[in-house]
Amino acid sequence: MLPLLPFQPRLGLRLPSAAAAASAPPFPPRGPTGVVSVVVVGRARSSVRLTGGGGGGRRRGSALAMASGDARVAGIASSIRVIPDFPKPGIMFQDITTLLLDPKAFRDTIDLFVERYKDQGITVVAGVEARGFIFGPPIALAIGAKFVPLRKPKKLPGEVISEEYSLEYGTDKIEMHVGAVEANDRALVVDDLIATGGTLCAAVKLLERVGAKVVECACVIELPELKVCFASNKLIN
Ligand SMILES: O=P(O)(O)OC[C@H]1O[C@H](OP(=O)(O)OP(=O)(O)O)[C@H](O)[C@@H]1O
Ligand SMILES: Nc1ncnc2[nH]cnc12
Repeated sequence: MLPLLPFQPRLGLRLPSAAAAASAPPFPPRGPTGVVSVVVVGRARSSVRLTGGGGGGRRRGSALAMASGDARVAGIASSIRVIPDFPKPGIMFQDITTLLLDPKAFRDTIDLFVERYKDQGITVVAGVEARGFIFGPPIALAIGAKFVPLRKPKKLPGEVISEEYSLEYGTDKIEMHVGAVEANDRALVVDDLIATGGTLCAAVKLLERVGAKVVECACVIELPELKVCFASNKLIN
């Protein structure tokens, strides 16, 4: 096991209080029409806002905490290492490779998502490169959905559609194969972490451009110091 740094608790997964567990959002989530909910393991911040929907008005929602009262969350949280100043000074990097070294934590993470999504009629799990490729495929297999990789530019050999987005530490683009997702698909977007939300916005846009219904975005970690908003799937800060 890689050594864990001494300044835990970590930023990403925050452990639930009994009060937080009691006030956890209902399942399944009911967001305003047009809003794509983001679910994170553990406790989500109230300051995370999802806005959008039809009618032109801005409607507020919240990021949803999944399994905030579940005993497995503590083990998952403690398996994630934080590396300061990576890849740039000032970034507290949430390193999920240590979670992967812990088979129980890894299995518990997958199980929590599978328990949430197994009866949601999801036909495609779209994983965001690179770390969505770790969590997405086992979820897809377990719920009987196809897996579609959303890749960094110039990696996919077939015809693609692409979306640009901003990151906490730069800009990037993701691409998806034309034909991999169809208009009648019900999609789940999977990634390890939501920071600014730019990556998830781009993923949702790609899927909606081909007519898929995005049921939800699922992440393991939410960075508490960054605010996230979707307005008709457009990031606003
Ligand atoms: O919410 P956001 O601000 O968009 O940031 C979150 C994204 O950043 C990280 O990926 P990164 O772009 O570092 O790519 P990598 O997984 O290939 O290293 C992370 O895995 C998410 O995909
Ligand atoms: N702080 C962070 N740790 C890991 N991945 C990230 N992606 C964006 N910000 C990140």
